[in-house]
Amino acid sequence: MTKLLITRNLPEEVLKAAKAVADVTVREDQSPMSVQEAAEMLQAYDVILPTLGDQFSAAAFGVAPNPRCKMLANFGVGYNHINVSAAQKAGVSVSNTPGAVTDATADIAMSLILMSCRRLGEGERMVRASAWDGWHPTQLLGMHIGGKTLGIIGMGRIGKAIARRAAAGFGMNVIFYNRSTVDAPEHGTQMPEISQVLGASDVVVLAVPATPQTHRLMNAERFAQMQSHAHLINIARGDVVDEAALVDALQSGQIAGAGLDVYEREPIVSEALLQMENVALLPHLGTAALEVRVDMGLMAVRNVAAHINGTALPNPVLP
Ligand SMILES: NC(=O)C1=CN([C@@H]2O[C@H](COP(=O)(O)OP(=O)(O)OC[C@H]3O[C@@H](n4cnc5c(N)ncnc54)[C@H](O)[C@@H]3O)[C@@H](O)[C@H]2O)C=CC1
Ligand SMILES: O=C(O)C(=O)CO
Repeated sequence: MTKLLITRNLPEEVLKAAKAVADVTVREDQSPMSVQEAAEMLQAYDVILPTLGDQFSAAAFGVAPNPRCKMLANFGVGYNHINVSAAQKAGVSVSNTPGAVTDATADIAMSLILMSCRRLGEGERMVRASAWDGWHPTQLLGMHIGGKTLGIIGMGRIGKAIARRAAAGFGMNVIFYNRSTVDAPEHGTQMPEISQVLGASDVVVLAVPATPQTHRLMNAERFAQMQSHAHLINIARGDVVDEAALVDALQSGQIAGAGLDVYEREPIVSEALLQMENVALLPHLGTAALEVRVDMGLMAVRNVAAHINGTALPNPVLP
């Protein structure tokens, strides 16, 4: 029977489905796999079901150039922790879980928009500190999002789901920047330059994948293009933002606030961000709902089953 390693514990329903198709080992450690461990596991298992942070880098495939493992069925849509070209060269196919994550992640983007613009974290901290002296008309005044301009960087599945919520649900005007032309978008107007989106938006949301092209896409120069009352929201990946430049932009008042679900060095969050009242910080909660994690897991298992049966992968990732 195919030996399958699942690198982090998953909901029971997913483990049951996996055990129906393979001989399953669940790794007990909750931390991401190092390059060394990834290389060792590539030699020990036929299929691996990894997740974010597991270091299937070029170096891991360098240590294991002709691995026993022939498939990585990633749990998650983002696969920036896997070097897909190196995997392909080593004869390892890769799949991911697009779609299963979309709505939940867009919901967290909207939550962060509201948390940042309406100062929800500050308010909650005030109540918990027993520092609230009662309602008054000028207390904790934030920015109303209705009628404001939302700029989305990366108009893919999640970007479109955010646009739908923001436009249809909250009455925001949506503009966006995307690498390729988006034909007939349901909501929003595509701008040819990212600077046009940054300059015109009251709120900017990052929804691009982490790639060499998007690495530190938000740098000091780009923060300088944003309006001083604007907020930056990142639900993509931490390395899409130069975190030091973000701290500078917040401290100097170049932008008004930020809402972050992802960080450059997860789970480490910079001390400067932790100290700032105008930053909403979530621990990578984008898909953290039981139904969503079950859908993601079952999708990954369907890819494993297809690999075992020798049929086309439903969700292949290509270099
Ligand atoms: N916070 C969380 O828990 C989650 C984060 N994510 C992140 O969100 C990312 C996006 O997911 P999806 O929307 O499903 O992906 P997608 O592939 O549907 O959308 C990405 C969009 O970004 C565009 N894009 C790519 N490179 C670009 C560039 N250099 N400049 C401008 N646009 C560019 C693509 O054309 C595409 O339209 C994932 O790769 C993942 O890293 C995904 C799920 C949960
Ligand atoms: O699917 C992804 O890429 C994630 O970040 C999981 O939350």
